[in-house]
Amino acid sequence: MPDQILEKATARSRFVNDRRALGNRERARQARAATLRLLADPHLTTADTVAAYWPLGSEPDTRALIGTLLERGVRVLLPVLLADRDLDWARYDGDPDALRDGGAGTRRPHGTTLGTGVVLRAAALIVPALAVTADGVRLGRGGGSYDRVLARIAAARESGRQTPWTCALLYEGELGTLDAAAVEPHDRPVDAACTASELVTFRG
Ligand SMILES: Nc1nc2c(c(=O)[nH]1)N(C=O)[C@@H](CNc1ccc(C(=O)N[C@@H](CCC(=O)O)C(=O)O)cc1)CN2
Ligand SMILES: Nc1ncnc2c1ncn2[C@@H]1O[C@H](COP(=O)(O)OP(=O)(O)OP(=O)(O)O)[C@@H](O)[C@H]1O
Repeated sequence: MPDQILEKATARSRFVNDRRALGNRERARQARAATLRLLADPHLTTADTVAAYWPLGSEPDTRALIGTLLERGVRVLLPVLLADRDLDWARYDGDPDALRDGGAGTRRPHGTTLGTGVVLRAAALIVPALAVTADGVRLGRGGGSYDRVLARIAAARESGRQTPWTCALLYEGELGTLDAAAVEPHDRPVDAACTASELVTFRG
C-alpha cells in the first residue's frame, strides 16, 4: 500500500478512536460551544442558504446548528449520497422524523434532490471531517465525496464565480494535529475550521 494511504488509514482510526474516547457528555459540550461560535460568524449570520450535514456516529452534532438556522429563516440543504459516492442535495424541512435512510448509515431528506451543482450557490458549506491540517486540508471518512464537492467549489472559484464559504466542524485536538504525510494530492482544503475554542481561517 502506498505510504500516504497507509498513513491515512492509521490517522482515520486514531481520530475515530479519540472521538469515541471523549464520551457523550464531552462531545455534546464541545459541539454546543462550536455551534454557538459558528452561528455568530458573519458567513452564517448573513447566509440565505447553508449546506450542512446530518450527524453520524460520534461526529460533532449539527442538529442545534441546523435548528437555529431554520429559525432564522435560512434554507438548509443536506447531502444525499449517490451510488458513486458523489453528493446530491435536498432541502431539510425541519422534521427529523421525515429523514430517510440515505445509505452507508446516512440520513437524507425525503424531498426532491436538487442536483450536485446546487451546493455551489449556497452561502456556506459545513463540512464533516475527522481532522484538518494546519493548512486547512481535510481528512474525511474515505468516500471522497467532499473531495469532489470541494474540487467543484475550487474550480468555480477559479472561473470567478461566487462560491460558498467552507468550514469544517471539529473537536479540540483535531485541528493542526494531522500529519502532512497522511495527505494525498486530491485532498482539498477548507476555508475555515471551527472547534469549541476557536474558529480558524485558512483562506479569505
Ligand atoms: N454526517 C455525514 N454525512 C455525510 C458524510 C459524512 O462524512 N458525514 N459523507 C462524507 O463523505 C457522505 C457520506 N459518505 C460516507 C462514506 C463512507 C461511509 C462508510 O464508510 N460507511 C460504512 C458503513 C457505515 C454504516 O453503515 O454505519 C461502510 O460503507 O463500510 C459512510 C458515509 C455524505 N454524508
Ligand atoms: N475529485 C474527485 N473525483 C473523483 N474521485 C475522487 C476525487 N477526489 C478523491 N476521489 C477518490 O475518493 C476516494 C477516497 O478519497 P479520500 O480518502 O481522500 O476520502 P475523504 O476525503 O476522506 O472522504 P469524504 O470526502 O467522503 O469524507 C479516493 O479513492 C479518491 O481517488
